[in-house]
Amino acid sequence: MDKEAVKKRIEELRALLHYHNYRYYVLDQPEISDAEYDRMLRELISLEQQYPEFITPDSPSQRVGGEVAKEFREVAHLKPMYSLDNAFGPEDLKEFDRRVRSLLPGQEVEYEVELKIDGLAISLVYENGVLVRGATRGNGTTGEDITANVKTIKAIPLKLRNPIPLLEVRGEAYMPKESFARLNEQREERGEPLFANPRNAAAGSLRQLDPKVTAERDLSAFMYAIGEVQGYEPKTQAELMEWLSELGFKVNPYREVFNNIDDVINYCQSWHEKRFSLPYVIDGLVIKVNSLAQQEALGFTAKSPRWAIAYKFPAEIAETRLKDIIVR
Ligand SMILES: NC(=O)c1c(N)nc(OC2CCCC2)nc1O[C@@H]1CCC[C@@H]1O
Repeated sequence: MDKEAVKKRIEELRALLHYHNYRYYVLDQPEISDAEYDRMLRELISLEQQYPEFITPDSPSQRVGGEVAKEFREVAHLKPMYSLDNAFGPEDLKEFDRRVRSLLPGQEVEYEVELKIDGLAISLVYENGVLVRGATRGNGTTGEDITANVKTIKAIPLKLRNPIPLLEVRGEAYMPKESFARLNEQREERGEPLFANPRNAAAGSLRQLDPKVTAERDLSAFMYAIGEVQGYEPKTQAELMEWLSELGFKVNPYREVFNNIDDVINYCQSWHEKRFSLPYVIDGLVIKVNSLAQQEALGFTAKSPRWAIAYKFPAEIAETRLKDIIVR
């Protein structure tokens, strides 16, 4: 092939690999076999090795970086990443609703409710649709630069399906329950210390100085908020989630909009048992005022938004304690 033809083939392979990565890791609906995907990736890597001048940072071949970092650089978030106040039961949710409505007198209020993924909060920055930076939440103002590690997470697009000038998107990196069980089995066989839970395993896997180790840990990520953005003005949280999904991000499918807190409470309580059948761990649900204009009006306290709250499940009564109580 002449140089032009190679350039064309490389671009064709990149588009195909981005698309099939999206189908498999974001939509969970693969269209081709792993073998076919790997064949295309091997062809791309060999063409890029022959013509390194054609390599771009968003090429699928660039997911697993080469060098091992010495330490993590500290980076400043373009906008602060807040934590959430907690609600431990229906009464707390009713109190939250009263407070929100008292601050929005005479206004209709809708709540958008999402599952609360129990992982590690991350921030991703895309410039002209290309992933340029990944960071941990850290203290909310600055985090650790883990760009090389987030690039190994296949659910995280290296390139958006339609580019916009600037986007800082936030989400939760997590380790599926299956991957967690397999990882601990491996560590047990090697006599290594086990991870206590998938959240610790995800955090430990992302804060690795060697991206090759992160790449083996089968991490995924659900995105759920934006920080800085240029080129898009969503009206509601529900619309924002749809838009993130169209851009190519993995967005959790279990989300509902309600116009009263009693329906929110019923929905939260319906997940007490259902959550155990999910392939990932959730530690509650997140309730957000749906209108972004109302979120703006409500603002933030020093550490968390007035327009969102986390509903936490009641602590699980361990089987033994329950039996013990009954026996007594
Ligand atoms: N863990 C989650 O699934 C989750 C979510 N679904 N939605 C949000 O919304 C943010 C937006 C503004 C404040 C909270 N945050 C989440 O987790 C964060 C990470 C750090 C504090 C919260 O747990």
